[in-house]
Amino acid sequence: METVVDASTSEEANGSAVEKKPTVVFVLGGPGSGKGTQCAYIVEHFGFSHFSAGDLLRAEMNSGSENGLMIRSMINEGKIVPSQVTVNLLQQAMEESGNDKFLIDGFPRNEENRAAFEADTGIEPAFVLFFDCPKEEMERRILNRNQGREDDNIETARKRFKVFLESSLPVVEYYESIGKLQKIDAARAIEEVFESVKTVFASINEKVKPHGRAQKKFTLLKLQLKWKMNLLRNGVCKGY
Ligand SMILES: Nc1ncnc2c1ncn2[C@@H]1O[C@H](COP(=O)(O)OP(=O)(O)O)[C@@H](O)[C@H]1O
Ligand SMILES: Nc1ccn([C@H]2C[C@H](O)[C@@H](COP(=O)(O)OP(=O)(O)O)O2)c(=O)n1
Ligand SMILES: [Mg+2]
Repeated sequence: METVVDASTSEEANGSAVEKKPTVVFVLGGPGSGKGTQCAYIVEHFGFSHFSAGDLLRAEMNSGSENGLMIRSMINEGKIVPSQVTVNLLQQAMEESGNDKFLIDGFPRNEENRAAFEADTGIEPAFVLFFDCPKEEMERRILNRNQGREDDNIETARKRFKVFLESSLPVVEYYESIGKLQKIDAARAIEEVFESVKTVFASINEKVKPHGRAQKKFTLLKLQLKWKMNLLRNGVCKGY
């Protein structure tokens, strides 16, 4: 199985490992763009734990908790639930998972979501996948989804699109502006979309691979050799 290695691993001078933050990838895209579908494939291939903010909110809504009614009415209006509720659910799920690589799907959906997650967890995403899909295609997919979701009707779907444009796209643009966005054309067949997703994960894996101890030693040896060659060339090598 391929794995994505966390860039935040660091080692102190004496070689002992220090704090290692989990690797988080946010998965964004309009309603029906295929986030959940692609996440299932990513989990299979890259060993991440997948948490859909929408799924966690629906479970909370059906659990009889005190927030249940509020969550239901917000979801049915296509609105975004207050961040504290969603961030708490995500944090709890991450802690209970025992994993350190997370795909967080459908989050952050607005700037408040983004800032609350960062403030509460101290985690910034390694990168952000964005599934780009035309509105008409998303609408078709939502209306054919058949998962019994109360919000998968044309009236709520249109409200969700509006919220996506007004509140979620600015977050997508923010990640683009800081060079963390990986945009995927989601208007293709599922397998084709996943081919692009795989390429992103494979190239990121290379880029973020940390220098392990063996690699560090090799780099040091290469540097020493280069230094000695330079000294030899300049005729001042003392041979030590
Ligand atoms: N590339 C695709 N082409 C056609 N249908 C798709 C594609 N990706 C997902 N679907 C279907 O569209 C619906 C919405 O997909 P889903 O993954 O639930 O999207 P999201 O989580 O972004 O709302 C589902 O019924 C899914 O099977
Ligand atoms: N970060 C989030 C994610 C979802 N929600 C609410 C509002 C969304 O319309 C619903 C459904 O989200 P979900 O991600 O499951 O929907 P899609 O998979 O994009 O169709 O949940 C939220 O309030 N905050
Ligand atoms: Mg989904």
